Amino acid sequence: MRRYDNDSDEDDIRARPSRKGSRPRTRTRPTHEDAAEGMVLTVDRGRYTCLVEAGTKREREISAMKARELGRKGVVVGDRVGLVGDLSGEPGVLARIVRVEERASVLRRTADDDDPYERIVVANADKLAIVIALADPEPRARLIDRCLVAAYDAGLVPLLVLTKADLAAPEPLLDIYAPLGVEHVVTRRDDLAGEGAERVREHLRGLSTVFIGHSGVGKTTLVNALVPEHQRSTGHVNAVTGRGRHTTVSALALRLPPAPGAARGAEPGWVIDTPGFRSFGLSHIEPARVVLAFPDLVPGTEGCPRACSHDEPDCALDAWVAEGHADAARLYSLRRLLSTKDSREGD
Ligand SMILES: Nc1nc2c(ncn2[C@@H]2O[C@H](COP(=O)(O)OP(=O)(O)OP(=O)(O)O)[C@@H](O)[C@H]2O)c(=O)[nH]1
Ligand SMILES: [Zn+2]
Repeated sequence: MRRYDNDSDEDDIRARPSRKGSRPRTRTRPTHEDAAEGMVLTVDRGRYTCLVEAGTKREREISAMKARELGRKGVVVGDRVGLVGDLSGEPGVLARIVRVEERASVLRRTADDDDPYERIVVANADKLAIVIALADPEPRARLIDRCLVAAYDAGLVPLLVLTKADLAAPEPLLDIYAPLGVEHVVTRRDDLAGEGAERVREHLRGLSTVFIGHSGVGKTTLVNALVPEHQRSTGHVNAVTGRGRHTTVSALALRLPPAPGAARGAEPGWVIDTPGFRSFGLSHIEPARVVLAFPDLVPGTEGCPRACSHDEPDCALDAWVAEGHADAARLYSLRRLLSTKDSREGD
């Protein structure tokens, strides 16, 4: 399985952060105040495709490289960047990225649980769409749990997209996730050509959503239905790289078509496809961040020992639940999620 391939530069890799260092860092620079704003749509071997003047008549994609002054700082899909140089987007022309704006969120993955390195995969996403087939391949709850933990840790809202509803019913799976209150949508291929796609888009409007899913779950079928071909990148960037878009293994941001009846200029939302990126190593996950997705349990952690794993004898959450402040099923779900950190992928 191709789990290590990723188009990130070396400098997207950094050592596991200390507790303090794990929050998004400010990357604003005072220089280049005249730089144009752009958003990184995809990365291909050091060439960044950026959208500039978004939402205007002059909106266009341009190709850029990282300015030397950025040093080893990583630039990833979803980053808001400052661009200087030739911004025409003409074939053969390269602009320069001189600045990376502070990130509202970062989705990281480690290559594996015991790999000390992590990479930022996507910046500034709002949501994580976890694409799961109801059958063929069979859904695996541990895998879903891993993705949920990664979403909660990154501060992204998880969305379960359950595909292939023509093959199996969603209820048994949904029952497992009911205590978590996870947003979900059920799809089937035949329906995606019609109203099905719009039902999924309703969960994505105005947001930036990262799609992940294992091979064969129907992610490509889904993304193609959500983003019609004419919404996709045009070919001029490839004139610079000399390579087709399909060779890219970096994440790729695709804009949704406008919502029916939407106001002009309203942001329709972004689908961020992640080829070759199937699951998460969880070595960088912090229980304290995951608990934030359980606001009903957060006050109960006040009596916890420092750096509580929330799954140890001194954890104050048992008493909190026993006193009736929260539902035991919620604590059970939290602990199930946190325990995926210690399990191997695919359990
Ligand atoms: N029965 C059924 N089959 C589906 C559905 N959606 C997709 N498929 C089929 O499942 C297979 C895998 O779909 P893809 O869209 O290629 O899946 P993927 O997740 O992109 O897989 P990779 O291309 O390996 O990454 C294809 O044969 C699809 O036609 C569905 O709703 N029902
Ligand atoms: Zn605790």
